[in-house]
Amino acid sequence: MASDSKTHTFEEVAKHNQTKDCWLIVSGKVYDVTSFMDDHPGGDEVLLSATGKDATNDFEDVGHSDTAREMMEKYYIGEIDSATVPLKRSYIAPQQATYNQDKTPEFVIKILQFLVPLLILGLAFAVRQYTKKE
Ligand code: HEM
Repeated sequence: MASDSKTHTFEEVAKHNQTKDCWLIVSGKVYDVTSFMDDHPGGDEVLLSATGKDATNDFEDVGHSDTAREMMEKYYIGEIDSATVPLKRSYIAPQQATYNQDKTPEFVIKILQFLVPLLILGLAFAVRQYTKKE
């Protein structure tokens, strides 16, 4: 395991995403946790799922103990070049749809679909009343 404080690019770190070759980015630091995969109390799957991204939130969300934080030093292999880390995608709300003139016919059709049966019913009723008198 390399122990020199090297600066790694995100692309380079992201390549190490296997059980037998696993690197993590936590708080701007890069860790080679390959030798820790079998011993990690949270399992190797979670460590694998934390590769290829900034795993800081994942790591902090678990609420790791001070012991865990001390253990990390053992796996430290360098810093991450923060400029190479892709920005998190943030949700951008779609623009409120403005009133669309093209939708007017649709609205008219809906009204007609409701009114036409009523008109037929009214007509039938009127005819019936008329024929009754005769
Ligand atoms: C070098 C990095 C890491 C080290 C040295 C480490 C170490 C540890 C240790 C010692 C524990 C036992 C509980 C404690 O003392 O806090 C633990 C638990 C755990 N870790 Fe990590 N961990 C690392 C990274 C991660 C990452 C990136 C995740 C991603 C989510 C993770 C998820 C978990 C989970 C889910 C548990 C189990 C918590 C529980 O069941 O109570 N760990 N880890």
